[in-house]
Amino acid sequence: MPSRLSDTFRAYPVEPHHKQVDFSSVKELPDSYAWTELDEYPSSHCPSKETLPVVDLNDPNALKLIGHACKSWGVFQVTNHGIPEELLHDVKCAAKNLFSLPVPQKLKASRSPEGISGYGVARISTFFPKQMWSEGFTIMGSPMEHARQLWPQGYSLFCDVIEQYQQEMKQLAGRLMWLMLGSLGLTKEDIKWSGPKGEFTGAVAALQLNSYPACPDPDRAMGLAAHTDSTLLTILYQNNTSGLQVLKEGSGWITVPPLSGALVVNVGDLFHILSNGLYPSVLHRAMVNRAEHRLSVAYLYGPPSWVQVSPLPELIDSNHPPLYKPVTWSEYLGTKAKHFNKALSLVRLCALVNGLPDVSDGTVKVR
Ligand SMILES: C=C1C[C@]23C[C@@]1(O)CC[C@H]2[C@@]12CCC[C@@](C)(C(=O)O1)[C@H]2[C@@H]3C(=O)O
Ligand SMILES: O=C(O)CCC(=O)C(=O)O
Ligand SMILES: [Fe+2]
Repeated sequence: MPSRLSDTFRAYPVEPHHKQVDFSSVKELPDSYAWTELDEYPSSHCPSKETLPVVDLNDPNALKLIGHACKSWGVFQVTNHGIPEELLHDVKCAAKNLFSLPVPQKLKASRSPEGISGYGVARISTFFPKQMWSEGFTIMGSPMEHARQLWPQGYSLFCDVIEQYQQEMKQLAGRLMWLMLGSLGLTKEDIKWSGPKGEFTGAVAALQLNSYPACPDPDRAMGLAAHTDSTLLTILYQNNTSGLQVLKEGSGWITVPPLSGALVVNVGDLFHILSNGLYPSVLHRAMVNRAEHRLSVAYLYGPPSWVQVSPLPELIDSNHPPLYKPVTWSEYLGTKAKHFNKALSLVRLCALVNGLPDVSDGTVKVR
């Protein structure tokens, strides 16, 4: 098994089986973008019944509220998170500038089939028979190489904003990690790889800029198909535009209401493993709309490449056996690249439930 993320992507190349379209010139939804059976789980039209938790990070009860949100939703929004409004505005403008470039220019910075960074369709698109109404730009590490291809003369503004955003997000992600771990009763001593100051210095992250152009037939199109993130956690800026939906058991798809200045935090698959299944990784998707172009920026946060993520020993006892095998982020991404939504069940150990083997494969059907 490859040990670094770059080796994983080389081992599982993604060859998109279609040409990038110029969305602005499409007046009618092409059949290749028309999704059927979008309503396998109904969308909830009653926002008052199920409201996604919003946690003010200055609230003295934040830890408890986060614990509750992670357990019952696997996702929550945060306010008072400390990311300057101006930086959110700048990153939005940087993404807007990028996606407004002509298609041939964007293609100069294409993600190679074996690569992590660059312009292209979502990695998961190969698992679906229909195409998604979106384009993306992934950045791992420095954005310089690809930014130079996009703007040979003026790449430094883009790079400065992205680098500043990566720095701020890294700090916020570390803070959220401690809140989420703290809500499980865990402390700095329990997470060896968090480093001497508990700053998670070796953590690895990818930044994903997503663009969802206005769509002539939004009810039949899909922006980003249902998935869970392979991360510990993901911090999403959805720029005040609705489109993100999360699946809530018993309630169907729930739209995450855009809250000015708030950020969405998803529990990822690796945190689900760490918590021994206590915190579910949230199944989510992005819908598109007829009138507005939507942009989102996801910060996908994971452990250093050498770390084997496994259920934390503090959460294990004779009544709570470990549910997952140890796995590195790189190995997990490889499993996800091959098996997509079955990845979690493939690293799951067969547990004894009430003395009987648990035969459920734990997967959720996604389209
Ligand atoms: C580290 C990563 C997680 C991710 C694949 C990636 O290499 C960088 C892009 C990430 C992303 C963003 C959009 C949704 C997603 C499922 C995808 O196709 O690419 C996630 C991947 C993931 O979390 O598995
Ligand atoms: O655009 C969104 O709201 C969702 C994006 C997302 O899920 C991702 O980038 O992983
Ligand atoms: Fe996601």
